[in-house]
Parts: sequence; C-alpha cells; structure tokens
Amino acid sequence: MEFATFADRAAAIEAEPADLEIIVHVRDLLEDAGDDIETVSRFVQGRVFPAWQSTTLDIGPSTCYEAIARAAGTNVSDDDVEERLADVGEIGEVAASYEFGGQQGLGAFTGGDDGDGGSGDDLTVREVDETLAALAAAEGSGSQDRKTDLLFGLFNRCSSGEARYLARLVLSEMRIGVGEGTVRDAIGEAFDVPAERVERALQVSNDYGQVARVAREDGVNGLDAMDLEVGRPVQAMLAQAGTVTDALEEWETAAVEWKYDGARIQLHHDPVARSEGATRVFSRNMEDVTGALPEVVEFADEVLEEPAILDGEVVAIDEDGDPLPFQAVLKRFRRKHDVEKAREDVAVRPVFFDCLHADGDDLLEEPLTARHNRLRSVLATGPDQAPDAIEDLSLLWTTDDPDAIESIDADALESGHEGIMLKNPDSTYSPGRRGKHWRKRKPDVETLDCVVTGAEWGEGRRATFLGTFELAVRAGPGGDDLETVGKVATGITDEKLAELTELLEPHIAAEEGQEVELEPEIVFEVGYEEIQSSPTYSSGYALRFPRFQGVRYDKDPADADSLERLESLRAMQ
Ligand SMILES: Nc1ncnc2c1ncn2[C@@H]1O[C@H](COP(=O)(O)OP(=O)(O)OP(=O)(O)O)[C@@H](O)[C@H]1O
Repeated sequence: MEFATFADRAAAIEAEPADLEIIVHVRDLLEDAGDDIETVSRFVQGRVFPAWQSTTLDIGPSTCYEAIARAAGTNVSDDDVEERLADVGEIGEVAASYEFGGQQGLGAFTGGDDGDGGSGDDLTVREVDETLAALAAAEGSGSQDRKTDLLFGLFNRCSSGEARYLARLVLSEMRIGVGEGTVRDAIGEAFDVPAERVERALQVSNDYGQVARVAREDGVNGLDAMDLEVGRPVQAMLAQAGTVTDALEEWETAAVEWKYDGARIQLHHDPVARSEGATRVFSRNMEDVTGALPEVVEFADEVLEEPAILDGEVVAIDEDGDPLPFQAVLKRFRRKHDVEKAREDVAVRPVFFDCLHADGDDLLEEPLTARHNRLRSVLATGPDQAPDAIEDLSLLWTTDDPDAIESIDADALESGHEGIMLKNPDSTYSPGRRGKHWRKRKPDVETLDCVVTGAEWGEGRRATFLGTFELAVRAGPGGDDLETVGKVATGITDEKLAELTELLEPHIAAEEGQEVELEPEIVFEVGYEEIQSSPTYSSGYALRFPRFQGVRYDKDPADADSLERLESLRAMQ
C-alpha cells in the first residue's frame, strides 16, 4: 500500500465523528491493505511496533523537528518548526504546512515533483515500516545522526498529507480516534470473525497485526489456535477500588491476598527452549526489565523447572527480608547501569500471585483458584510443601467471613505490606482489564482522630516495639470519658514502630503479659471502611478495617473525635 493511500484514509477517519463509521473506514483499510496488513493495523492505531515488543524509536521530539526542518529546505530551521508548533499546537499540522522534497543529503531520495510536494517516487507503507525499524535499531556512537538522517529521508519524500501522519506516528501522537476496540471490531467485520474470538487472540498475542493477518488467512480456527508464547508479554490484569462489603455481597466468598507494595512484573521462563536467556522479566507496560532484576532471574533458574508465565510483584527488602516502602524498588526497577552496585544498596525479591501458563497449558480461561493451585505447584520445590513454606508465593485465603478478612488485613499491615487485594475466586484472567474481579481496598474517605488507650508488645524481632493499638473516642457528659472503638495494627516499618514506641512508652500505666494500658495522651488519625455496632468494644461500635494514618501531634485527647461524631458518621454510611 502506498503511504499516501494510508494517509488519505487516516485523514478520512480523523474527519469522521461517528464511532461506527470509523469502524467501517478501518475495516475497508484492512481489506485493502494486502501484504501490509500487519503494519497498517498498527499504524492506524499510531503504533510503530507490536505492543509486546520492547522496541522503541528512541528519538526525542527535537530529532523529528530537525528532520522536518532539513526536509523543508535551507530556509527552515529547527526553531521555525518549534515556533510553528507553538502556534498551531500539533506536530501533524506543522509537518503538513511545509513543502518537502528535493533536499539532498544522506538518506534523501530525489525524483520529479508529483505536484503535491514530495519528490515523486512514491513512499510505501512498507518503506516507512522498514525505515522506522532501521531507525530503532541504530545504536552506538553516531546513532542519533543516523536516526535524523533516516527520518529526514522519509520526510523528504512526503507530500503534505503524508507528512502529517508520519510526524504523528513518529511522535506517538496519531490521535485519529482509532482505539484498540475499533481495530478489534474492524478485524471482525473485515474477515467475518466474531469480535470475542478476535479479542481472545489479541489477549494471547498482544499483536494486532498478527491477529488481523491470521483472521484474514485462517479465520476463526486460526484465531482459536493462537496461544500464549513464553517470552512474549501479556497485558496485566488490573484492579479497581472496592470494599470488602461489596466484594462479599457480589461473590459470597472472596479470595484474599496481601497487597505487596512494589512494582508489577511478569516473568517468562522457558528452561528447555533457551538455555541462555531462558528468563525474561517485563514491567506492567511490557517493557523488558530483565537486566535490572538479577534476583528474579536467579530465582527462576533455581526454582522453575517447566516453561511458565507468572504474574507478580517485585518488592524491595531490608537485611531481614522485610519489605521496604515502594520508593526503594524504584531505585532498582528499569536500571540499566551499575545494577550490581544498586543491588548492594537495595535488594529485591519477587512474589507471585498468578500463573498464566505452565508447561504447555494456557491458563487464562481457568478460574483464579485453579490458577493459584497451579502457581503453587510451579513454585514448590518439594512434594507436599505447605503453601506458607513456599518462598515467593503470595498466599491466598478463600473466605466468606468479614472478620477473617479483617485479620488478614491486619496481618498484612503488621508485616509491612500495603493491605489486601480482594479477588473473585471464579474469575478468569482478563489481560489489560481493570475489571471488577480484582479489587484493591478503597482509600478511606473519612478519618477519625482517636485516643490511644492501650497497646500490645510485638513478638519475635518486634518484641521491643509496641503495636496493635487500642483506640477510643470521647464520650459522656462534657466528653470526659473514653469508650473504645477498635484496635489498629500500624502496618508500618520498624523505624516507624520504634518512633511510636518511644512516643508511647512514657505513658504506660499498667502491663500484663503483652498487654499494655496507656494513659490517654496521644491521638492517632485512623481511617476505616465502615462503622458497625459491636459488643466487643465499650462504645458499642467497632471500626471495620481500621488503618493508621498518622499521629496527630497537634491534638490533645480533649480534641479527639466524640462518640456523637462516630454515630453521625455511621448514620451517613
Ligand atoms: N496479591 C496481589 N494481587 C494483585 N496485584 C497485587 C498484589 N499485590 C500487589 N499488587 C499490585 O497492586 C496493583 C494493583 O493495585 P493498584 O491499582 O493500587 O496499582 P497501581 O499501579 O498503583 O494503580 P493503578 O493500577 O490504579 O494504576 C497491581 O498492579 C500489582 O502491581
């Protein structure tokens, strides 16, 4: 297909306001794309490379401006391009405003004028694709010059209509109203295959071009035969915010896991097919981050014996193996240089919560609990190993009991994690979806300022720290009494626990075993999911899923919240 044809079609799509009509345009484009169907399926979405490829053009806007300026003639400078851009606000419009062609130099192609700018030898979609691939591959010294030369060579052969879409494509600013759903539906219509089968094929392959070609050449059977490929990343399933109450109402039982505060990773391991580079690790955006995370590669080499695709989180840890806050993992993630040195400063470990593929079986369609069982056997290093003895496995509890969930949440926070994830135990894995089957606990909207009236000494390594703090609100005439409303596990680092211990220890009034009674001096700000009536605490209410937000150093117990406020907040629930 000539690039001019593609540009004309893109212009028609851009001018079309109706979504359904856009699908018709894209359908026609795919039908007419011939051998270029893979490239056209990507270009129309503004993608140069398939989504699963980590390849990028690696050029900044200035390279593009320079290429445009050079192709526009000696009178035009990079600054002119930038000035026009500041005026019109969109690079396609700027590129289309110049007349290109006939500029000499490395990468330039010359020919007669075709009457619409450009040099007359028609640029094809394939040439654009091949040139951009060469541009992406350029590396080492002089590579930026080579990239500019290649891009200049393309612009120099563009008519103004072509230049508009070339510039946008190169700068990832296509924006003609064609999203992933549009291409999915257009593939379905063009080749008479059901959209949901196209969708499944897209989920496993992450490659619109390949799916379009297979749909055209082999129809539904071809699409259904497409499988996950170890080494080719899949889009991550995402979570919505939600509450425990909603989750239990909808699913009756919920699968509950700790929510780890790190960075999402997808691990691909194929010990058989590739002994070298058997492991690849991808970020949530499907970027290849293998080089930055040697611990994950070492883990895979040691533990995994079968080909697998695992979904998980990489967490930064301290010397004792306890989790560090999210910021610490950022020092490691995506690092390209001095990885060993960075590793000495901050260690990381993977935790896996899902299994998409194991030993030749694609598991996307399996229910969560089955996938988790498979994950467990993939990660187990011996027969009948208890789940909590399996390192790197995120434990999963299935329950319909809100109290059990509350104690999992408290344990998660106590162990320094972010909280919990709630998942529908029967749900399949939907790549790229922010569906309602995975819920992260909603941030608390309201908070209460509570007086700390008690605490418990920790256990083991935390035996010298106070934790699990008892909370109370003001009550009675004049607000001089205190009535308890719950206990909060702080879910914070050892450092923070040490600070709180130092703050509260002087106020210990009595001790019995691990239990500590405190003089009412300190006020905590606490979030919660719900207030419910409860015989457990003296106020007659309990905070559901209380969360420590911070110490109110600016408040005395007399300024803490009252039972009255608690009751009015409850009435508003
Ligand atoms: N057990 C777990 N199961 C699923 N995801 C988990 C788990 N533990 C930690 N996570 C992480 O939590 C993320 C979902 O939470 P959240 O939505 O807050 O992530 P985010 O990337 O900060 O925000 P968003 O997804 O809303 O952009 C997952 O993408 C994953 O990285």
